Amino acid sequence: MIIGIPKEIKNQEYRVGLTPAGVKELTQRGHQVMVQKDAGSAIGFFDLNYQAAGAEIVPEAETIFSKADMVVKVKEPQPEEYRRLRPGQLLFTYLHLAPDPDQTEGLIQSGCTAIAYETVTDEHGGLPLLAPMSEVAGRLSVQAGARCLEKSMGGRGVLLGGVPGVESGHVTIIGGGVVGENAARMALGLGAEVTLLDRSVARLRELDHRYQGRLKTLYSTTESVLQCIRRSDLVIGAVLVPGAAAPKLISREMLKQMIPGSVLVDVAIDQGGCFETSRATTHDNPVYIEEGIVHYCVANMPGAVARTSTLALTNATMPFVLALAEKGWQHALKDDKHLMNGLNIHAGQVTNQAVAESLSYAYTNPTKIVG
Ligand SMILES: NC(=O)C1=CN([C@@H]2O[C@H](COP(=O)(O)OP(=O)(O)OC[C@H]3O[C@@H](n4cnc5c(N)ncnc54)[C@H](O)[C@@H]3O)[C@@H](O)[C@H]2O)C=CC1
Ligand SMILES: CC(=O)C(=O)O
Ligand SMILES: [Mg+2]
Repeated sequence: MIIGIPKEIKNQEYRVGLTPAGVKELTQRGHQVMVQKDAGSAIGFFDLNYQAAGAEIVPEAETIFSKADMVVKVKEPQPEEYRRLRPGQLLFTYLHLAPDPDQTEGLIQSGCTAIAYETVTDEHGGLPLLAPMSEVAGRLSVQAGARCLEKSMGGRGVLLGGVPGVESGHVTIIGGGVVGENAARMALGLGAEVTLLDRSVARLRELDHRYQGRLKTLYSTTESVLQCIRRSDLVIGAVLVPGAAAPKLISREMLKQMIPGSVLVDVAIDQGGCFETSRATTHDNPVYIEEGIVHYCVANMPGAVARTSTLALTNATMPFVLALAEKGWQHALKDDKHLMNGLNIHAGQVTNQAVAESLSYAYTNPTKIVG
């Protein structure tokens, strides 16, 4: 199989779909790998490292999209990328289609087969290809939020850890999955007062046990969210309903009751955001202010620490890349129902139920395609 790795083109996105070590795994098995020039050089994976692993370096993305049987990326394809995809070609990357009708229509029109990292599942009910980036984004969310609380960023000038004789900052985390727990670890480590809300009592029980009373847990309702955000310096949005657009948990009216200069970090922005006033921002211009509240809504947060993120992401994706290359996508999906859950689009059909429902497309069950 010919596997193509284009250079990412989203704003400030320095991650890359495969490391040189990953390329070697493929070339050793007889596959051909094409890597776009400088795809990984910003994070120390140089063209000569890819060449030493057996890859061919090509100057133009166009060549990769026209020749590769499988394109492996990190971020969802941008318009100039999805216009280049074609029937019979496999795309393996993050897609986040539910809040993105243009990209969804672009992929449908392309006729390609698209497997989304974020909807691949595992036997424990987790999302193994989202988890590593959620770990990164959860940890970063506290760093980003702490910075936004500084006066120069529009924040109210609060140090999350406080100092002796001065109260610590209050942090509220909505959603206690991978992002939420990693955010909680960092915020507790800084010495903040941390409250975490979730709708799953089982999950709250697990976190309560793990953090031995250091983390306050609350069942998430509109009322409990409101009580918490009224006294918070930093609120982190970390909810997920897999595949679907994020539920809006803080309305503009609720926002008006927050302390001016406090901060919202909406990590769930890649699924449309969980605050009514959220809109996606970039690493170049990450912050804006609405109703006196600083909003940080970067949709590709892990891109900020692209070397760590690439290593973590490819550790998780590599077994699936190998299965797809070795067996072909149809057999690989037939053999692994969790990988089958990743199939979002095939030959113009929407094969993920939550995406189809969110965007009002007919849903085709992937088992009908794979058999
Ligand atoms: N902006 C970025 O760069 C990144 C964003 N993300 C996003 O972060 C979000 C969270 O991801 P994970 O933590 O991996 O998901 P997860 O599935 O591990 O956790 C989500 C949690 O949200 C809870 N939840 C769902 N509805 C809720 C509600 N109404 N109130 C309170 N809790 C609710 C669930 O019970 C679950 O515990 C996703 O949208 C993901 O795509 C992840 C990585 C990077
Ligand atoms: C999960 C995701 O969207 C990211 O890592 O950029
Ligand atoms: Mg998008």
